[in-house]
Amino acid sequence: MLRIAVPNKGSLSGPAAEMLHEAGYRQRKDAKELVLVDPDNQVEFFFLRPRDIAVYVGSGRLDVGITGRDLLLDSASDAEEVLALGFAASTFRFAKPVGAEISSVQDLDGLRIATSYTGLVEQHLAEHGVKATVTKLDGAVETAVHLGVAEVIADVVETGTSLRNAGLEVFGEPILISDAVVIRPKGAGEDPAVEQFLRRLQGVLVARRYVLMDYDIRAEKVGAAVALTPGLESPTVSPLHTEGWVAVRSMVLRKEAQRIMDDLWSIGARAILVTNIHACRL
Ligand SMILES: Nc1ncnc2c1ncn2[C@@H]1O[C@H](COP(=O)(O)OP(=O)(O)OP(=O)(O)O)[C@@H](O)[C@H]1O
Ligand SMILES: O=P(O)(O)OC[C@H]1O[C@H](OP(=O)(O)OP(=O)(O)O)[C@H](O)[C@@H]1O
Ligand SMILES: [Mg+2]
Repeated sequence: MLRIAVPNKGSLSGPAAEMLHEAGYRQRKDAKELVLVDPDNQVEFFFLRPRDIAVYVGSGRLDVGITGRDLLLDSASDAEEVLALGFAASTFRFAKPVGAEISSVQDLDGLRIATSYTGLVEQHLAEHGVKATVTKLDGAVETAVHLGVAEVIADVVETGTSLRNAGLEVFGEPILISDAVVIRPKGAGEDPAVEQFLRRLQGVLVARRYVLMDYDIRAEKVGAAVALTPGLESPTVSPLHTEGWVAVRSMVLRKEAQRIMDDLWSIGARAILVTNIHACRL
């Protein structure tokens, strides 16, 4: 049975559960459940703290896990990213009091930095040859500057609201751009059960990104129309009962669907329909 680590709390847990559900897996009914067996799909889910997931997977005790790229790299465990999942997106950045004269990592020499991600920060400082004091805090690190524990912080930034509310602003380049990822033990060999799990998640990613577009168009315009909707490989073109017209079916990016419909309409396409893809394997 495939053993999968899933975040039990925090920003990753809700979207991870939703994605697994869309991929056809059983999900827990009670947020206090720590282990869940899904016999139909031959998998066992372990609900763990997001920060611990890379440790379990890196040790090889669990086959795969869902965590954040930042948490994976911070842990320095023997696990590696195999698939990005496109949710829980964030950046990991330095921040200073608004207006303070610190503008790059080089300016951090001799300063104190508060963070929950000491691994990421120490590695970044080492890469830039900067010597600073890194203090580990569990959370609410924005307050550390106000209370005089540190001159700057390094933290997850999503909307930037927490920083603004604390009178802080980012500086320098992002230390890391992160999103939710699937991880495996480093160097783990081929495993058909893992491949199937990844294919299911990839199916969800595609179903979220793309829609199916159908439309009718006069045959002489079909070249121009399929140039607008080339699909992933090639669109399906079928004859209509009315002579001189064809029906076209193609996958298009969801975020481009409205623009493509406008463009198709203007070259004469009619009966343009967009449908969600419920599931797929490409
Ligand atoms: N607004 C956000 N705040 C914190 N983490 C976020 C945010 N958006 C995305 N993430 C990602 O979620 C992961 C952190 O999840 P984690 O559960 O450890 O913290 P959390 O969501 O802040 O929960 P809590 O602090 O309440 O335990 C990281 O990969 C981080 O990049
Ligand atoms: O840019 P934003 O949208 O404001 O999101 C980022 C903030 O959210 C998280 O804090 P959280 O609320 O999880 O509290 P914590 O620091 O105690 O973990 C994170 O640590 C940042 O503080
Ligand atoms: Mg948090």
